[in-house]
Amino acid sequence: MGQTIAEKILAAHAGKTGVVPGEMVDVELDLIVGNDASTPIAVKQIETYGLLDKVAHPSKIYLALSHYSPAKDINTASHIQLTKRFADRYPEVTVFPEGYGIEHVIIPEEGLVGAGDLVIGADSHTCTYGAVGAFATGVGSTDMAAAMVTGKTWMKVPETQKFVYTGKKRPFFTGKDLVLYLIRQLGVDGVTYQVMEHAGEALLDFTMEERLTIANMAIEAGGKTGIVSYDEVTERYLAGRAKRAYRPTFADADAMYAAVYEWDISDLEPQVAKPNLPSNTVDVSSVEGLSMDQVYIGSCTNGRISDLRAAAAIMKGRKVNSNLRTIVVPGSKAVYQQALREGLIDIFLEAGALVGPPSCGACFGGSMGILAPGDRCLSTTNRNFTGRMGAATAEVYLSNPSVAAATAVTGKITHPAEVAHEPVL
Ligand SMILES: CC(C)[C@H](C(=O)O)[C@@H](O)C(=O)O
Ligand code: SF4
Repeated sequence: MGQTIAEKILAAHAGKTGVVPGEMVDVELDLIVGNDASTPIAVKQIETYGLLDKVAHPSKIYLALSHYSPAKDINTASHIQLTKRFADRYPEVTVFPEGYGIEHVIIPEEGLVGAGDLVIGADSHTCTYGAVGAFATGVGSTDMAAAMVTGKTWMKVPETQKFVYTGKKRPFFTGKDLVLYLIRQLGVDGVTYQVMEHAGEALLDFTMEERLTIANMAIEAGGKTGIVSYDEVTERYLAGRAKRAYRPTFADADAMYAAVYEWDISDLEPQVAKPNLPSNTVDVSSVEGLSMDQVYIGSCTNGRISDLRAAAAIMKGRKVNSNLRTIVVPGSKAVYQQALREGLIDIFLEAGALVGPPSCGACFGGSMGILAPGDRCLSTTNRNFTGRMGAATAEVYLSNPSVAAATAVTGKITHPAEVAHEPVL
């Protein structure tokens, strides 16, 4: 029987020729990822079992100090301290220090993950690496602890749903809009414990950075992971960047899927998710004119250089509306430096935006950009759950960076075409 991409990757890491959905497998891991929010819990678990000196493959472990960075209080500072103290025991563990950025931006950017890899991370957006053809999934801190000690994990082989895209995207329709549209159709539980396999010729128009955004939000539909089929865009991205050998993995023509959908994207406009779920998504035109108190541009969803370019193209030569605050946070130090070289940071500062250090920033209220009761924020992040960015009565809307920048300029949700100097995407 034919195999999906996910099944082939799991089989290869279980030392088998094939696996079937529902089967339990023990798998060897290529990378184990953690951050300053999740690693302390894993470390405490390892300590409880007296295994602090028994970490199996420290060179496979990558820890980012991104969520609480810089720390906002004693509790978050202690999380960072504990993560660092653990890493100090193992020089082979890679630590991305405070200010270096978010793991899901850094790891692909530095070529640390490639096609065919199997990755777990104690962070739900570990699925981001599916964009380069890896099977990558978020786990709890306890699973991370066990994997750190054994180098392995176990998993029930998930079913796969396939999404085939056709048509040509319109200006300002990005990977973010595609995935928001998908979640709008499927609901937040539409692919629970299943893999999203993305394919189709329309995807050739989506850059790797857009694909990282698409894969990043698989979890927002309940997905175990989201994998983009390997093609020339993947090849161009990985060639010359990958730090380890990678294994392009393709679905068989007779692979079995739980469902196959075909979506024509030609007529779709930018999407906005209204509070308090990513599935509460509508066309931008139906929420235009709604006033905001904050615009946030950043995160592992849309904090990459192309996102900052898209925002800067709209904010260039303009001022942000004085009724709101606009916060821009590059997803990594490399993104920050590139944005500086291209003059983007100057554009944001001249416009009156606040530029923060590479980190998760305001995304989940871990260090800054906290919302007051009743505040409304348009954010380029991936979740708009109740209370995520601050007060439980605050409202978070999700969009792509062009919509966010247009909104920053006018103070109200705005279609970027209305204020654009020229289309950028
Ligand atoms: C705190 C962390 C473990 C969490 C996650 O698992 O995703 C965070 O990154 C988020 O986006 O909510
Ligand atoms: S940027 Fe947001 S979604 Fe991404 S890892 Fe950080 S907190 Fe989670």
